[in-house]
Amino acid sequence: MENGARTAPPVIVAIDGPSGTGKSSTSKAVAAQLGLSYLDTGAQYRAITWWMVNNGIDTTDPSEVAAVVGKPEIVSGTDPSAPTITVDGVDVSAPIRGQEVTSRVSAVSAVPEVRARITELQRSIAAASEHGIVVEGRDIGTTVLPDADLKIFLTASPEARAARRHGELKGADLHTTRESLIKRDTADSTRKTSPLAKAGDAVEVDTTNLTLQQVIECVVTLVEEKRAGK
Ligand SMILES: Nc1ncnc2c1ncn2[C@@H]1O[C@H](COP(=O)(O)OP(=O)(O)OP(=O)(O)O)[C@@H](O)[C@H]1O
Ligand SMILES: Nc1ccn([C@H]2C[C@H](O)[C@@H](COP(=O)(O)O)O2)c(=O)n1
Repeated sequence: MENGARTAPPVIVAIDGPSGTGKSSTSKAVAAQLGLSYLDTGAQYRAITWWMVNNGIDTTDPSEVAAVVGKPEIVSGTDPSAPTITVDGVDVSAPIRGQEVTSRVSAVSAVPEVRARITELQRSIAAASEHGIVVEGRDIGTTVLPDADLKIFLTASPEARAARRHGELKGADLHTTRESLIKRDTADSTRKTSPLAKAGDAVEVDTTNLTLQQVIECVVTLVEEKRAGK
């Protein structure tokens, strides 16, 4: 598979969808299987939010956030088997998953100056990928990479998504998990600048009743069909 990927032309795959639909798990596995790079754009928004929190920025004040947007240096490693994220050289892969960042990331990522900076970073990473890349997020197919070769929009019922997250967050209450997931999706899909949305030319995959392996196989097939010109 690796060798096949090396001779194939680079392919850009955009995978969007709400929280807990399986974007990260699917994107990493598809990229690894096809010898492509992988970019978790949510991690970048989480990283800039982590920096704001650590530096005492009022994340509810868009002008305060906008004023410092250029300060942190965010670096994403794109190996799907070991993706990394650093801020000013510090590995933040663990703290960006914490409750504090999760509860503030929608507000920070809604600030237009934040989106402009992170979008530019994402485009430069995609352009530098030698063999192609799977980029996952909320606005990849609509805004970041509108010319992507393949666009996928993953969905799943709120119940399925809450159950998946609940399985990860030991001790969390299922109802609270479901409510916070819906709250974040609502904020992400109603913001003014590049909201979470399905691109008109995206293929929608409802993962509610699919195993992760089935979703991965479905997306790999779609990429291979695209490469074969079908
Ligand atoms: N089809 C599936 N069936 C069952 N569990 C799944 C499926 N897809 C993903 N999962 C599990 O659901 C959880 C969330 O998946 P993942 O982190 O990939 O979602 P996501 O869309 O990237 O979420 P977020 O946007 O919040 O980062 C993980 O524990 C993952 O293993
Ligand atoms: N392209 C993107 C990716 C992510 N975000 C914002 C919205 C999410 O709530 C947050 C965290 O993403 P996750 O780690 O849960 O995938 O980041 C965005 O606005 N655009």
